[in-house]
Amino acid sequence: MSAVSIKSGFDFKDPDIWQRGVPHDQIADIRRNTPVYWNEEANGPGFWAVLRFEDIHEVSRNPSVFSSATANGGHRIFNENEVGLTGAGSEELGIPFISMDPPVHQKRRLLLVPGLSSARLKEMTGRIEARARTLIEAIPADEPFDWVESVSAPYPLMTLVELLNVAPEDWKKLYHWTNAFIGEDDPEFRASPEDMTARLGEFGAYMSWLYEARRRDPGADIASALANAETDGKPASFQQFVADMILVTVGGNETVRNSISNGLIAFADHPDQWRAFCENPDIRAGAVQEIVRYVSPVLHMRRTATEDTRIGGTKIRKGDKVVLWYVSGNRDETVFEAPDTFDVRRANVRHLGFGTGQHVCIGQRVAELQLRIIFSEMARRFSGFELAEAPQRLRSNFINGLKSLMLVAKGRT
Ligand code: HEM
Repeated sequence: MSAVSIKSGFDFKDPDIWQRGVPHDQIADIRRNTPVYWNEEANGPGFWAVLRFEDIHEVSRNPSVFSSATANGGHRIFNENEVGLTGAGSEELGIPFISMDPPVHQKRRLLLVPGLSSARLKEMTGRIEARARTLIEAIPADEPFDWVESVSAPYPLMTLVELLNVAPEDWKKLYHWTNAFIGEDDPEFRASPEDMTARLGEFGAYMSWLYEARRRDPGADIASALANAETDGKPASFQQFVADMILVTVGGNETVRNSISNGLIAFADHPDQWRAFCENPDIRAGAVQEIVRYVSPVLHMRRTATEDTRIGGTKIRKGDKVVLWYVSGNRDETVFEAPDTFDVRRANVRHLGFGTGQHVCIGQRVAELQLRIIFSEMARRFSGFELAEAPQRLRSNFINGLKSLMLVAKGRT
């Protein structure tokens, strides 16, 4: 292995690092010195941490050399073919399309397109606005309040239940299940193997009901599209349905939730940027891109090399694990001017927060819509934010997450 040794000793996989808060300075230092960095693993073969914007882009657009397939390890930092899709070990799930390569990947991905089309989003916009307004109106001004519980968590899940056409109150169930699915390193979200088995069982029972219901009586929603699809002439199996539903329910809420929470911290830290956002409705679409760039709600995705190759100047061997750290690429100073500056007026922010290439986020438009609406609702009521307590951060190397965010929102006088 032409490995570069861990001179700094930094371990990208260590969830404690991320729980303390993203160490941007340290990452920038490593990116400048070893942009493709060999990361030893205590219980694994090690992986290449890809840190530069352009390298992440190149790897992502080349799925035949850099595979997402479960058979090669999948899209998570752990090996899905050894410990399962959620790392729980014992699950019997199918393979979600995020862990597939072309051509099957594209076929399953396309199933979601009608349910997330611009016509569909246009039709939903008024209801998303109404929900945003109700949630923001319920926040008391000028006193500490937990924004994760009251806004960041329910809001995207309420959109998701509409996209799935299930009962509005079911968002709470999805919240607990998806937290367990992404929370393998956080003792609060993944309390024990038994607890995880119970969560998977509850999710499985709910999905069994949904699968049967949508096969009997299909609609225009995403769950119907996944339950009734055929791939190569064969109907989707229940296992396939469950795996894709895990992907959609995790992808559709953990990400938007943490863009809102971390975006609020960015605005609390930069009152001038909040003023600019409030005073200039025409910059808000761009500001949303800047929030996702600055925050990087998904810290990384993984690929596996299918042949000997190179990334930049670094030799990569067939079978090597390659981890794309969006959180680093989004602060690459060779692409972004003053990358550590939060600037809601930044022009044409072409960032990696939604990934890029073959698997680029299919929920990007609905995510952007929701973020623009919720921050615009906040702008109507609040003149600024102050942190009331240190935020409680998720212990995860995957999601840049907050479990609680006590903020004081200053009411407009
Ligand atoms: C700010 C919000 C969001 C962020 C930061 C985000 C981030 C990402 C990233 C980085 C990927 C790329 C995966 C890869 O290359 O391996 C991805 C894929 C995906 N996202 Fe999102 N996402 C967001 C919102 C959403 C929403 C709202 C949905 C669904 C309603 C969604 C569903 C998906 C799905 C299904 C994929 C897999 C695409 C594929 O494999 O072809 N995401 N997302």
